[in-house]
Amino acid sequence: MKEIKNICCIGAGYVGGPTMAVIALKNPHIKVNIVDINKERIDDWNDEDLDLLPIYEPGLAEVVAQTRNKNLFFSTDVKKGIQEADMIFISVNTPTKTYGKGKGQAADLKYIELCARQIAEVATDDKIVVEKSTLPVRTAEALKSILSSTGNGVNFEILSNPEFLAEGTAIDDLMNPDRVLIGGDDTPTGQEAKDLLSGIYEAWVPKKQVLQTNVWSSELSKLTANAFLAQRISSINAMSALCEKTEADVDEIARAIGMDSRIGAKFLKSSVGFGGSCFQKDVLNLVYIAKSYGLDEVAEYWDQVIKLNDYQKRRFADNIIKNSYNTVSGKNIAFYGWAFKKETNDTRESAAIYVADHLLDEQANIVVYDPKVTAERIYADLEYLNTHSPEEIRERVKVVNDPYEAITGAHAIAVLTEWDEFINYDWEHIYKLVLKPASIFDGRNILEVGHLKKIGFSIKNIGK
Ligand SMILES: NC(=O)c1ccc[n+]([C@@H]2O[C@H](COP(=O)([O-])OP(=O)(O)OC[C@H]3O[C@@H](n4cnc5c(N)ncnc54)[C@H](O)[C@@H]3O)[C@@H](O)[C@H]2O)c1
Ligand SMILES: O=c1ccn([C@@H]2O[C@H](COP(=O)(O)OP(=O)(O)O[C@H]3O[C@H](CO)[C@@H](O)[C@H](O)[C@H]3O)[C@@H](O)[C@H]2O)c(=O)[nH]1
Repeated sequence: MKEIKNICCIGAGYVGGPTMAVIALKNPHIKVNIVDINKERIDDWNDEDLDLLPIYEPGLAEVVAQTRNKNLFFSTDVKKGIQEADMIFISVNTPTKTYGKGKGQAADLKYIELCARQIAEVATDDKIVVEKSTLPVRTAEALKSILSSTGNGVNFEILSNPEFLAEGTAIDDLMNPDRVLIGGDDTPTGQEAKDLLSGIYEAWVPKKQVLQTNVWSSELSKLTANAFLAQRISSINAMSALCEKTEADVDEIARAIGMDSRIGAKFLKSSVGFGGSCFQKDVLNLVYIAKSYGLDEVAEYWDQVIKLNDYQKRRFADNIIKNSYNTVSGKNIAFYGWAFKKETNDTRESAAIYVADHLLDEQANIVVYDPKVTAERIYADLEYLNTHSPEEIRERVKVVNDPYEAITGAHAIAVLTEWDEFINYDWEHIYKLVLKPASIFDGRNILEVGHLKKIGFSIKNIGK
């Protein structure tokens, strides 16, 4: 069996960066080149100041410090990266299509196709091409067709190796994965490619956790995993609405059902709604795929997961309005948190964006504090929706770097992200700075209700 000495990863994003950094750390004999067309991102990855890496992930800077410019390199030279590599990971973005057929549902595969074309154009010797991006089932077929049409005698073996890391815990998830999934052909060369990739992971992952399947199962397992995870959140969020009508407590319900080992305790935290770059995109993609095979009932089933999530975000904003004497016009609503979850600076599809948009429709003023998200990012997120003019957004939305400044003169405080620091703020001091009656809307159920009520706050939770 040939040995893998050089890996190229196309795409230096939230997946490519951390994943390759860990592969490089655990395989010091392999040279890992991460390439990207985004020069600014590559410059940031190469920045001497590790605080300026383009992605914030606990533990990431330490891994990069140990590997960068030893056996891990970041570059914009995509061609060279491809040429030198024995194995090429494609880890580019696969967002929801915003145009044409499948708009709003299907995954946009133009970046994947571009990568395949570039590999086909540049490669002069046999390569193993690994799908790391999350892709619709049967994408490997399209990749194969592009790669094998070069006629230059180069053989490409295509593997699917979806990534299951969650942001905020990426390094821990990569170091201790529940499983690594590798899909490929059952031909002798397919098996050899699967074993070579398994070998890279087995440098630190126990062999029994490295699972090999056929390529279609691997591609579809990734969409299935995200659909099941998103469905759990929508299920508990559906119950949260019912709890609010019946005096049942959604956290108590989660604890009660989570102790049933068939259900399990994880991923049952009711919230303002799930965000992130993956759940919505991947469930919508699943809906589109099911529809395209004529499986309308299957498509409708999964579509409800998204509909319920939209309902939950809207319900949270509506609750703020309803409990503010039915109007937030001209009122100051302080947002604690903008990221889609704690321990990340990623805001893609964050519930905060949609809650803010709904409150802007009602002419609220919003003051945002998030420990990791920049003002630039927050304005860009709102402008991307195209529902309010950039001028109106800048007039109505203020972003501050101090949590106490955010709430000074606020009519209400809304917790949108579960950052730990929010719990330990000086809430007695905050009480003095906000307008009365002092209202908190905790979209993450993290604050200590008893303590806050004693201070004088009125607090509205999810599902209580
Ligand atoms: N973010 C996550 O937590 C996560 C987890 C598991 C899987 N995924 C999947 O992994 C894939 C990548 O996600 P991400 O969050 O890392 O995306 P990202 O947007 O952070 O990074 C993708 C990078 O690919 C680069 N790129 C695009 N086309 C290119 C090309 N032709 N040549 C070179 N570079 C190119 C972009 O410039 C960008 O820097 C997606 O399919 C996503 O669904 C993401
Ligand atoms: O009980 C829960 C768990 C999560 N969330 C929310 O759900 C969203 C997604 O959270 P999480 O799954 O932890 O983060 P992601 O980084 O989006 O990771 C998901 O998406 C990735 C991209 O595909 C997959 O690799 C991961 O396995 C999958 O967990 C966030 O807004 C969370 O706040 C809840 O509301 N309640």
